[in-house]
Amino acid sequence: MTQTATSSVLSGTAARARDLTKTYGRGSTEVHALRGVDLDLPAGRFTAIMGPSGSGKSTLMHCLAGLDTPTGGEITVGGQHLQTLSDTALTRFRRDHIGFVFQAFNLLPMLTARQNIWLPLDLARSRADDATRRRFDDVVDVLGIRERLDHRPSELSGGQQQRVAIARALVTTPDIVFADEPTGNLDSESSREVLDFLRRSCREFGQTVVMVTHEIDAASYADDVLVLADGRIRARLERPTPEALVDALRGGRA
Ligand SMILES: Nc1ncnc2c1ncn2[C@@H]1O[C@H](COP(=O)(O)OP(=O)(O)OP(=O)(O)O)[C@@H](O)[C@H]1O
Repeated sequence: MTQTATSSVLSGTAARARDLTKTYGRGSTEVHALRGVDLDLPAGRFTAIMGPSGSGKSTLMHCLAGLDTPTGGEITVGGQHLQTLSDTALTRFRRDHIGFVFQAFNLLPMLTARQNIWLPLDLARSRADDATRRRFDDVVDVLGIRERLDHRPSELSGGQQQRVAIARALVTTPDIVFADEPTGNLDSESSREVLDFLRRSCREFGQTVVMVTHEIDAASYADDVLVLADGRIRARLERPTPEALVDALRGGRA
């Protein structure tokens, strides 16, 4: 399998946040969703973000992905400071450097699996050069969807649809892939498959993946787990046991 050496892999850090704050509303309706988050997401690793409802997981992911603007602090993705980009430049940056996998798959129903996977390349008007075709083939083979490429999403199982969505996120060799509850709509067997593919995409492509999840089983596939509480990082755990995760989620570890 081809090991893709992106600039981010060489530099060691795919995304970085410094003193990140996000406040919604004003005065009596003010909500401090993020209260000074510092983090470095190492390139080529699978990181899970966990924490109670309302702890700031989605806000953190949306800020890191350039989908939401922080109130304060700094975010760097693939060496680029996001705050220095205009709206148009940020849109282009997201398209070229960031991949997304959502709970609801978000595939276009009229397009085949193949067309859905090619879509970001078509949007970027990338030439279908040899490297791109090789990447497409590698991603399709790792995800085991070659037999399903000419089917539309409605003709695929939930797990297969999510594998197509992951292939679409990986095909542009993004600096980082953000997955928001990617197994939320899947049965347990499809969930295991999807999590295994996310993990393999880190190992086999040197891809960086960040996943928000509520599920301890899902987080156990990750290399690193960040636990958020009340807008702050409460714990960072490397390949935690389920018991250590439960403990950290209960607030047992600082
Ligand atoms: N657009 C918004 N306007 C006002 N408050 C918001 C907005 N988005 C999020 N919040 C608040 O910010 C805090 C953090 O929300 P966030 O969605 O990031 O948490 P979460 O950990 O992802 O929660 P969940 O697990 O329930 O999805 C919550 O108190 C939430 O109510």
